[in-house]
Amino acid sequence: MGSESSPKLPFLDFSKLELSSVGSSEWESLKSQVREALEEYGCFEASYDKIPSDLRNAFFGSMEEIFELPLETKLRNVSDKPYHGYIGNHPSFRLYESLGIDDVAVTEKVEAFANLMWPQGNPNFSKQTHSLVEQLSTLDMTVKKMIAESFGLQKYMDEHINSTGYLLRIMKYNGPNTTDTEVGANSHTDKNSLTILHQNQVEGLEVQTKDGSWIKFQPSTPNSFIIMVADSLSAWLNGRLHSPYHRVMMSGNEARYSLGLFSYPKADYLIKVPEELVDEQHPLLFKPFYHKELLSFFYTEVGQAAPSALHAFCGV
Ligand SMILES: O=C(O)CCC(=O)C(=O)O
Ligand SMILES: [Fe+2]
Repeated sequence: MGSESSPKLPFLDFSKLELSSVGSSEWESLKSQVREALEEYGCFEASYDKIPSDLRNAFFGSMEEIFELPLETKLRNVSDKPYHGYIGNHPSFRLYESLGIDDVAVTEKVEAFANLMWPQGNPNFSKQTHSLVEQLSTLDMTVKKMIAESFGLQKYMDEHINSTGYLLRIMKYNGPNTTDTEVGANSHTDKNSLTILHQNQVEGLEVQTKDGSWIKFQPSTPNSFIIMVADSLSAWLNGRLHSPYHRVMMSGNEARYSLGLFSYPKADYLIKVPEELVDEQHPLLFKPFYHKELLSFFYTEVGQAAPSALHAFCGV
């Protein structure tokens, strides 16, 4: 059972790319790799060296520190949006714990979070988060720009940039401490537009392929990130790219730490399939909708029971 034979997600190297080099041969080559990978898998592994290892290590250190805080402190992380604040002690997912910082590109939001967690705030944590989010949101926009160009939708980029919000979520999955594998996070598709995931050395993320099999994500380098299409982007693209099902399966006794930068269309942005993507071969698949409404629907009983909340909510 050598790992050589296990299927792997496509690996794309963003480290060599000058992210401003739109139109260069490197850009064009990476853009077609992005399109190909996303058409097949809805996601890919990106190596990205703009986040130095000391920043990465410091941030994972802060994450460990946060999860070790008393429960009543972590419970201060509340949000009016579902699944955006503290989650822990979930009856079905005993291994999982997470906290979220919404609007994380706004400095004051990070500071407000730090002030909730630490009595005197934590300028180091705020600085780390700022640098991390700056680099990851650049990566998010770069990939979106490539996708838009590839579908001839450049003219929509400005409105996208102006209407994008970012949620940063930090996650911890305890090892089950048994010989069995246990679900850390159930199979789901993300509801936002594009997700960027990063983890420590403990594996567990699995992505479902079109034929229904599961690929275990094994990072090729310490600076690997998973970039994944989520429902709102898939719908905007009239289903031309899909949002893959993924889950976290845990074994062993080591804790897995991961972080996700979830970009989403802001509350007042109506997601509407561009006319460029609708023709006889590609009939309109989704009615216009707001991301926040999709999110609320997903957490209703009907939304939870639907095989695809996206299709149930706004499928034509
Ligand atoms: O922990 C991970 O790598 C995945 C988390 C995830 O899928 C999510 O939060 O939506
Ligand atoms: Fe997810």
